[in-house]
Amino acid sequence: MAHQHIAFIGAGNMASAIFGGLIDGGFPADHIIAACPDADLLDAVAKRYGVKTTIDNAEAIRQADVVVLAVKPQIMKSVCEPLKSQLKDGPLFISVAAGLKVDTLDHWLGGGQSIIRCMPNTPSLVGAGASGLYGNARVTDTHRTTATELMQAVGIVEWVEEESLLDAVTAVSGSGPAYFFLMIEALEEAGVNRGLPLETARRLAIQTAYGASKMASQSEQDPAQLKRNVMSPKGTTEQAIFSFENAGIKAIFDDATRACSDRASEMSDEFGKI
Ligand SMILES: NC(=O)C1=CN([C@@H]2O[C@H](COP(=O)(O)OP(=O)(O)OC[C@H]3O[C@@H](n4cnc5c(N)ncnc54)[C@H](O)[C@@H]3O)[C@@H](O)[C@H]2O)C=CC1
Ligand SMILES: O=C(O)[C@@H]1CCC=N1
Repeated sequence: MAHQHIAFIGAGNMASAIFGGLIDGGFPADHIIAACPDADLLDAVAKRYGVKTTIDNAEAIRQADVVVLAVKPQIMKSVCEPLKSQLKDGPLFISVAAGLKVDTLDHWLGGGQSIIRCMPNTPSLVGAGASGLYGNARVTDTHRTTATELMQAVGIVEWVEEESLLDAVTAVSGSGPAYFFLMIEALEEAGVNRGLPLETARRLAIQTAYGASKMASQSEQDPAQLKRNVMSPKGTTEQAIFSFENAGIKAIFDDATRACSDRASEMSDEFGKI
């Protein structure tokens, strides 16, 4: 994959999380070009990551084998339509935009394009991303391998066989880092309420989230059992878990993820008009 040239259209949070993670993993920075209209942002990413940059999207895709579309869904149409006259050898497109369907993107790009939708997340920046992928009918096994290798360079990859499932992926892992940051924030505030200095509470909360995640990823036991292992009978943890359960923690997650995936599907109607 290191011989491929990758153009990122958009150089914001998600694009820089992916190309930053790729470069940290050894991908050659001079095979990456990032494009956006914000010259200051481009200067900053060129300095920090060593990637090539341009304010001209068409120039960015000229030599690209893979084009990652990483702009906000609301401007995707205005970004894609001017590119269609520039498309010669048909690069592989990978869109990370929430909600926007492959058929819509293909229409905006003039039709007949190989398009993979990817729902990544920002921990890609530290090589701990989680991405869901779905490809249109023109996507070949070689394209699937390229996209898998690209996103595996920054985390784990799960392909889904139905496009609608990407909304569920968005609800679990695309938006998911924010839920865990919220939990860390809440736990550190609770620690302060129990008398700990803020910095101490923050370090303990962050390390506990990291440790629990690492254990869950390495253990043969499922998360429910790992939870039970911490809950000594008549001990301290069960008091906390009972309190969470009485407050309806699972229903809260169910409602929140439903609201998230409903919004992804709404965005498809709102920003995906052909
Ligand atoms: N932030 C996140 O956690 C995740 C975001 N996404 C998706 O990634 C996409 C980008 O989101 P963020 O990176 O968070 O947004 P952002 O606002 O950080 O980045 C957007 C980028 O697009 C650039 N841009 C604006 N107009 C442009 C144009 N005409 N041509 C080229 N570039 C242009 C901006 O200068 C900026 O570099 C969205 O579609 C979002 O749905 C997907 C998964 C997670
Ligand atoms: O909030 C959003 O719309 C984007 C998509 C998934 C994560 N962030």
